[in-house]
Amino acid sequence: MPGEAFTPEQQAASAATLTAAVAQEQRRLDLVYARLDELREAYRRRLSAVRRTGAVGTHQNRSERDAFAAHYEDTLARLEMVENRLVFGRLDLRDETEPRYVGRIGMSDEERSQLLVDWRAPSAQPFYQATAAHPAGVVRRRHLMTRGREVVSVEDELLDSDRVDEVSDGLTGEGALFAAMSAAREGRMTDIVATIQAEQDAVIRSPLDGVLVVQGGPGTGKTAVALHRAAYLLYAHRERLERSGVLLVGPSRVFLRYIEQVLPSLGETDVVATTMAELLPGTTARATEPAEVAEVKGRPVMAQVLARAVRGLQRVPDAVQELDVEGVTVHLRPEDVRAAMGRARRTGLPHNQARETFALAVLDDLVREYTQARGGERDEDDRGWLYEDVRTARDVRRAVNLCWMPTTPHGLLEKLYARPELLARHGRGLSREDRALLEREQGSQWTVADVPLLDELAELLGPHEGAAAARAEAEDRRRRAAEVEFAAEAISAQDLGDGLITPEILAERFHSTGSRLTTAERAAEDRTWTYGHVVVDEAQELSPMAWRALLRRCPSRSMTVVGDLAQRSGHRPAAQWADVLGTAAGEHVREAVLTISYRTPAQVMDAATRVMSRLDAAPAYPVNAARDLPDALTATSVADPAAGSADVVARELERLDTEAGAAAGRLAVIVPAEHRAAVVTALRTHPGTRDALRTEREDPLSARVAVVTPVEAKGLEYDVVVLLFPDAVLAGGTGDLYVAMTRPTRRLHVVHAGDRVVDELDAVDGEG
Ligand SMILES: Nc1ncnc2c1ncn2[C@@H]1O[C@H](COP(=O)(O)OP(=O)(O)OP(=O)(O)O)[C@@H](O)[C@H]1O
Repeated sequence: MPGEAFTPEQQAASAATLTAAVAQEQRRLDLVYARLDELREAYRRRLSAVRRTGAVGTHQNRSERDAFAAHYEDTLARLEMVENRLVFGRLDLRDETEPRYVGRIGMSDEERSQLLVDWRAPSAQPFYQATAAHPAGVVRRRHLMTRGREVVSVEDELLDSDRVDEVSDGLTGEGALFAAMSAAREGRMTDIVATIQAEQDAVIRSPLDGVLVVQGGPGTGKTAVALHRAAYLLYAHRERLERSGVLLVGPSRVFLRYIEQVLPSLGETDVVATTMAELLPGTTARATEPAEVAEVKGRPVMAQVLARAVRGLQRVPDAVQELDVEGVTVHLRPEDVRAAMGRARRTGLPHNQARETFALAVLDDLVREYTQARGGERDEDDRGWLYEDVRTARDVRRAVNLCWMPTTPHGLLEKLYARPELLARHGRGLSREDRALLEREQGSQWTVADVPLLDELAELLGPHEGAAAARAEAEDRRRRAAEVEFAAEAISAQDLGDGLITPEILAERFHSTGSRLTTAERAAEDRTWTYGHVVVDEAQELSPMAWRALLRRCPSRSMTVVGDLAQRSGHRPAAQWADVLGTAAGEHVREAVLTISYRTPAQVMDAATRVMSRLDAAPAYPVNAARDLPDALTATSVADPAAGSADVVARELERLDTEAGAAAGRLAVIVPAEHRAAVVTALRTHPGTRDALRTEREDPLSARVAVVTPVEAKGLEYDVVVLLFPDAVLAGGTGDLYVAMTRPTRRLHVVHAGDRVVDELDAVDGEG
């Protein structure tokens, strides 16, 4: 251990010391909460004062007022959200007389002396990083355990250099950490701010730039670390990130709901959370498809196929075409079309936008011929009329469209899938079998793997309205620059220099008056928005095409990418991250590894690792479990696991009642999709399980018992997991089995009918 934690015996012996320490910390807590209440009250007053000014004054006055109201509302919301475990740490430092308190946010009293240091501030770092070997000036680190506004206990570590020999580096704040790890799960992730471990802290505070890949086995805190890192980066680079926004990409909507409370509890609400299925505003990808189809769609070669398909919309006619304009025949010549095409392509604009250049060039030629036929032009007005005659002629419009067809990403991709001859024409690099896999009827629902392809096409095609939209955008940019200038004046006029708001942020607020949109909301609605930072969870699942779509949203390549190669779904083994990252790979990538699982008990973790090794899929990055729990792994053999699972689940629920308290904790039945319905029926009819299952349909996170597939279980965790049909799970790939086995915090119970995987488990036999 890095410091000296009180053992239970020592604690009993020094009960008086502990009581005194608790009382002392309670006084500090009272002070901090009193200040919190004061600040809340002050912001409430400011807010109502601003609101009282009513809808009077000029437009600018009103939008200014709304902007201040928005700022006060946000600050107030932040102050409301930090109520729980506001203070959790104290550092006594060799060179400072006053102790330093660490908490969720920074706070000063009225005289501006510091009451609480934000956990993200550099001066809080020793709380997470100091060890006996490297104490960083810390004499004592204290963890405060609180309930509501009450100090329940304290836990001290003495980082005294004289005792370095007695201790080794390892976990910090063990009491608090073990309490957090052993707590019954409530179906929602909580923050770990009070117990972040040193290897996690190093990742959280790693610099903003470049792609940081965080490899970590199951339960090593990758998701937790990714979220705390987002909060840290927003704190350390607020200026840059508040305007550009942070994008968080998770594996599913359920997962995003599972983690949704973490960032607000850290005082951050402006992160855009999405899934690959929802990445493209206005498109919802709901359909599922076989893994081999998704695999083809994800290949890098698809980028070339799509580029060729777009180019295929630009066609030179084989022969001269005769077009009728008001009874006059004009001629569209292949060489003129070719020249106009060259000019349009040289603009470098996307297809739909470059069409304007193409059309103008073609029209020029046609108008010239038409003018001659009509005996020349008399004046400027006349020229205008002649031009309009040509431009609006039906024949001309149709011919221009046939040469350079404007289209939408959805329209083009649908056509490619539905018309085999089109795919064959553009599909170099895809085999006949690959192309057959892509075939499907027009009007089918979109799948997740379609999204990056639609996004790629959106990039190649550009908006359908053409140059008008681009012009409006440029105009918008100019207006915003003027607003920033005005906001800077407003800030100095109102003495708002508390560092929480910048002219840019205020200007954004002015701008969005009426429907007040935050950066996050606007970013989420805009496909072309580029984020200041992108966080990707379960990153091992993304295809090369998906990486292209994400990089487009983050050209600065400032990304945090967390995942586990061993948990990769399907039959796509990847030995290293460079194989997974696609276009995101490169020199700017740096890798960090997390090595300790805070979720899965040792016995289960070891069994999962053993099974993987015997299947020739040994995890490249081994994991040590932080906890060793007795009886964490059981296997029960039954004739029909679907029907037999209900008895096992009922028994496990009873046991959980005694361990965690009546109806506390969560249990998941993890089952391959093909057996799901049978299992749900069995659980619905069993008296010991049906109540716990009741809410499962509406909300798998809130139900005490959830029935999920291995893929749905990804990223989630439960107190107890009942795993059914392990051999069938394995058929989906070793990654799925590894994921399924490593979800529990307390116990894994495998129910099977003599499955081979069980031979490798070394599990205690349950009564069948
Ligand atoms: N330092 C910590 N203190 C307390 N709890 C922690 C700590 N680190 C991680 N945990 C807990 O461990 C569990 C697993 O964390 P998390 O889900 O982030 O892991 P993961 O690496 O993303 O797992 P997986 O890859 O299996 O989905 C969570 O309950 C999390 O709160």
